[in-house]
Amino acid sequence: MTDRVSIVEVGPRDGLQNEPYTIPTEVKVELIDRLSATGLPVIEATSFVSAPAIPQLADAEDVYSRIERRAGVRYPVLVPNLKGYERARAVGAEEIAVFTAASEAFNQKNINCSIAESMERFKPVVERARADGVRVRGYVSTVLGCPYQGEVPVSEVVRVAEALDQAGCAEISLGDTIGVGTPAKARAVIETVAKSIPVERLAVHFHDTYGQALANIHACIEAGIRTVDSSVAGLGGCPYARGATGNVATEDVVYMLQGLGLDCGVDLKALAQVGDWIAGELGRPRSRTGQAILKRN
Ligand SMILES: CC(C)(COP(=O)([O-])OP(=O)([O-])OC[C@H]1O[C@@H](n2cnc3c(N)ncnc32)[C@H](O)[C@@H]1OP(=O)([O-])[O-])[C@@H](O)C(=O)NCCC(=O)NCCSC(=O)C[C@@](C)(O)CC(=O)[O-]
Repeated sequence: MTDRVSIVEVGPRDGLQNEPYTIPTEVKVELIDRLSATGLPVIEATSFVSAPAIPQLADAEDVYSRIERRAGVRYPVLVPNLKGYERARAVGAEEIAVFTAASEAFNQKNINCSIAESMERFKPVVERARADGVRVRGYVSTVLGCPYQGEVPVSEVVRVAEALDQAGCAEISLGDTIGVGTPAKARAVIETVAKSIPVERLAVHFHDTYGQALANIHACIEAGIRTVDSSVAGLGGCPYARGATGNVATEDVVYMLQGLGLDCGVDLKALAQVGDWIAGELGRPRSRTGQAILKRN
């Protein structure tokens, strides 16, 4: 098992999509450019979804066209359907993510269709992407609980993850959308899904509603996970998951990984400065690690 962990920075997309006031495009572009200078290998830049559904990311074309593409950094974007795929490709996106959930109720609210319908919608998107040489990640939301239906059976998580895998997704990110998971459950889900999809192709995506995200990530790393989603300054919250707080903060994840001797290639001090800046811009709290690093320095 490799000693390297890949962080997928989702701050500019998941972190911003639910902010209540319209963030200027130049702030979004500056956020991505500052993040790419910290050593982060993957930065999810924006979403090509419907503007009434997610008004905050209605400037996706503008953001994507204006970012500085740093060599060695990947900039995936979220795409819900063929229309989103075409919009993303028109501005040069080379990597996409499709998204569905392990809970029917959440999927209906989020993308206005059933899980089965979402799979039908994604099939042509993934086919086109593969033909175009575009890498596709698949997200499964609500793997540890749903804001509408509560418990989500692990068998459903496996079924949806396998469907995304069979459709041709290169990587599957398992999301605790409302941050209700605890370490033993998180690890059990990974171990169960990993029976049919190699753990090297799985990622974890934790929100920190109950303060469990780092512990969950640690448990999943012990189960072999080496790709972790996180958001600078812990930005985030899902528009369709009331009360869910932000994603786990990237600064906290990097600090923990360094303590575990796992390399992620990120300059923590530089990242803390980005976190401090964007938290100030949005009037949001700093991450714990970010504050500590900046005080120490
Ligand atoms: C999926 C749809 C489009 C279905 O929305 P719909 O209303 O069912 O779709 P539709 O095909 O009937 O289209 C309705 C209108 O939207 C337009 N439209 C349709 N598609 C697009 C597009 N791509 N870009 C721009 N416009 C679009 C379409 O052209 C039409 O416009 P009209 O004819 O009425 O003027 C909508 O519900 C949607 O965009 N939802 C986005 C939801 C979202 O982004 N949620 C947050 C991301 S998921 C998440 O955060 C979880 C995750 C990934 O982080 C992991 C975790 O934490 O668990």
